[in-house]
Amino acid sequence: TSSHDDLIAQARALFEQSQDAASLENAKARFLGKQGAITALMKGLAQMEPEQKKAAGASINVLKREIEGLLNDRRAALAAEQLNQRLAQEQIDVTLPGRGRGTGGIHPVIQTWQRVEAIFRSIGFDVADGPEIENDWTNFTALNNPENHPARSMQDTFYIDMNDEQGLPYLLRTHTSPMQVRYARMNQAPIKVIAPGRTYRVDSDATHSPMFHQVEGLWIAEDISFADLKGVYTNFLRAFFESDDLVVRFRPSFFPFTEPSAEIDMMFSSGPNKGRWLEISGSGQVHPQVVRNFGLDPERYIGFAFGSGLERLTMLRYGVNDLRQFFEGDLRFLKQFN
Ligand SMILES: Cc1ccc(OCc2nc(C(=O)N[C@H]3CCS(=O)(=O)C3)cs2)cc1
Repeated sequence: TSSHDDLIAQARALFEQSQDAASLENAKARFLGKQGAITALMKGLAQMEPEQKKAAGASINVLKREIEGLLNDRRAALAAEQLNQRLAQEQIDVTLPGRGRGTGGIHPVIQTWQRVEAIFRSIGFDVADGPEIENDWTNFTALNNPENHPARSMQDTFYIDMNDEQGLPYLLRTHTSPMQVRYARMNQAPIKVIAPGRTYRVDSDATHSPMFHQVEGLWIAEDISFADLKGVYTNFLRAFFESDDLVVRFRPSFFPFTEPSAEIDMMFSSGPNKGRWLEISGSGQVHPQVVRNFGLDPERYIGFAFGSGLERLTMLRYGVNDLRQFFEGDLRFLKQFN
């Protein structure tokens, strides 16, 4: 009937306007609630004749089901709309680049250590290791340092408050030589070894750190000459600095563990240090007393040794001018090397 059609149209309009479940419930009550339109029509049945009542009741039920159908359609539509909104909000764009954690890197001084090892291994040198806490004999006496040598003083050496079996205090090794002493005493000649590692000295300023790294080399056999030292070391520097036009000079010097001794300077013919002699290492023929301390006969065995600072090599290679930057852990500095 037309009034039924009006009610359907009103219900459709009101359900369409309901933007959420709460307002749809209010609209539902207007038609299907206790005070709603359908209930009112049902009450009207009481005044009717039995035949009229039967027909009217049936069409009211059809009307009720149609309105319930409209209500369920709107509920489904609102639910779908809500789901679509949630999907849009929670959508993950899998094509976005991942939020990486970043990668770690190797410290520049350790990179130098690795490069130096690779270069010397490639010409047949072994690599020694050994304790950082050493005894007085291995760190000083075995290397021909006289008992009263200034390097032994507390001004230069970190001593540990513990003594060895001779009652001598332990110390933090002041160079990597003790590793070579241990290696030479445990292996047969020829001795062809480098000893890279941490070393400790009581010193701290823009060019000195209490802990720093050294690499020392030692080649002892029956006929190793000073010329061999020049050849090996010059080629090492050319490989390390990846430059064939650097020149090297050996300047007479003195160390208790080598005789004759020489400082090694090098000069680049290009770059920021162009034309300047840079002191890079110390070296010399191993002192006969030191060879004897290995348990070898110095009349039969002879060879050379050298020592370099790994921070120094790194600073020259990368143009770093303050040693302390290697120890501060500032990622802005460190990530330049990876
Ligand atoms: C058994 C043994 C015998 C001899 C040895 O001679 C190693 C040597 N080192 C130097 C030297 O001048 N080293 C310094 C250079 C810069 S640094 O890093 O401060 C240490 C000269 S000869 C080593 C081991």
